[in-house]
Amino acid sequence: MKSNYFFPEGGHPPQTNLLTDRAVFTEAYAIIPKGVMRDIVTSYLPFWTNTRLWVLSRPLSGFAETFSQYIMEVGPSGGSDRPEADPRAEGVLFVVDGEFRLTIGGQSYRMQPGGYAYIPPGSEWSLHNDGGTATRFHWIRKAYEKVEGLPLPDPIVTNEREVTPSPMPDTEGRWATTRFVDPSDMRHDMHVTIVTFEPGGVIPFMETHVMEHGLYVLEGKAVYRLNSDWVEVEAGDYMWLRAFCPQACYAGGPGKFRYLLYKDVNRHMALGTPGRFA
Ligand SMILES: NC(=O)N[C@H](N)C(=O)O
Repeated sequence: MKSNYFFPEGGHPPQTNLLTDRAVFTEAYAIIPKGVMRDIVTSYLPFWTNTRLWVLSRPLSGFAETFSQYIMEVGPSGGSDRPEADPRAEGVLFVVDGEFRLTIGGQSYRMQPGGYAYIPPGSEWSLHNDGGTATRFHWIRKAYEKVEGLPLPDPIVTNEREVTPSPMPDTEGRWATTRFVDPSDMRHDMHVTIVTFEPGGVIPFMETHVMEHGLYVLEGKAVYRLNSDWVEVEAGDYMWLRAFCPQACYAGGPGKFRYLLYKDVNRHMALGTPGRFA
C-alpha cells in the first residue's frame, strides 16, 4: 500500500547545491530535514537482514535523555527474529510506507501505513517484510521504568484510522491529538501520539516542560518555535527537543499539519544518578 508519510531522497546531493540543507544541531534541539536522510548517512543493525536505518535521535549526554528513534527501511524478505538486543527496552513502531508482518508473543499482525504497535520490554517479537517492496517505519525505543506493584503494559497494535483524535480544549478543533494510550494509565512511561493542526492552527504559548520530544512531520508545513529560533518545517523533517526546550508553532496550510510525537511521561526523575539511560 502506498503512503504519503515518507519522503526519501536517494543518491548523493548535487555538488553544486550545498546551501539547501536546513540541518541544525544546538544544545536545546536538533533538526534533521528530509533532504539529509540520504543513502550516505544510513546505519545497519545486527540480526536484521536486508535492512538499513536512519538514526534520528539517541541518548547523547547520559543525563536523563530518554529515547532513541530510527526510521527503519526493510527490503523484500528482510526483517529480524532478534530485533531488540536490550531487555529493558520498550518500543513503538509507526508505519509510514509499505507493509510487514509483526509477531508479538506468538500473535501475528499485518502492519500497514498508519499502523501503530507498542511492544512491552522483554517481549518475544519478530518482524518480516513478506511483500514485494520496501517498508519504512519509525522505531522509538526507551528503557522502561517499572513501578513497583504495577504490571507491565500490554502490547497494543492498531492503526491511526481506528482512533478518534481528541480536540485540545478552547481550540475550536484546530488542534487535536490522536492518543494510542490512555494518559491516565500509569503503567506507561512514554507516549507516541499524532498531533494535527488545521491550517492556521497554533500552539499559542511557549510550551516549556520537562518532557523530551522526538517529532517527525507526517504532513503539511509550519513555522516551529524551538528555544529562541523560528524555523520552517515540512513533511519528512524531524526535530528532536531536549527537556525544557521552549516550543510553539503556527500551521501554514494549505492542508493539515501533522506530526508523530514522542514524549516521556509519568515518572519521577531519578535523583542524583546521572546516566539514567546512558
Ligand atoms: N510540541 C508539542 O506538540 N508538544 C505537545 N503539546 C506536548 O507536549 O504534548
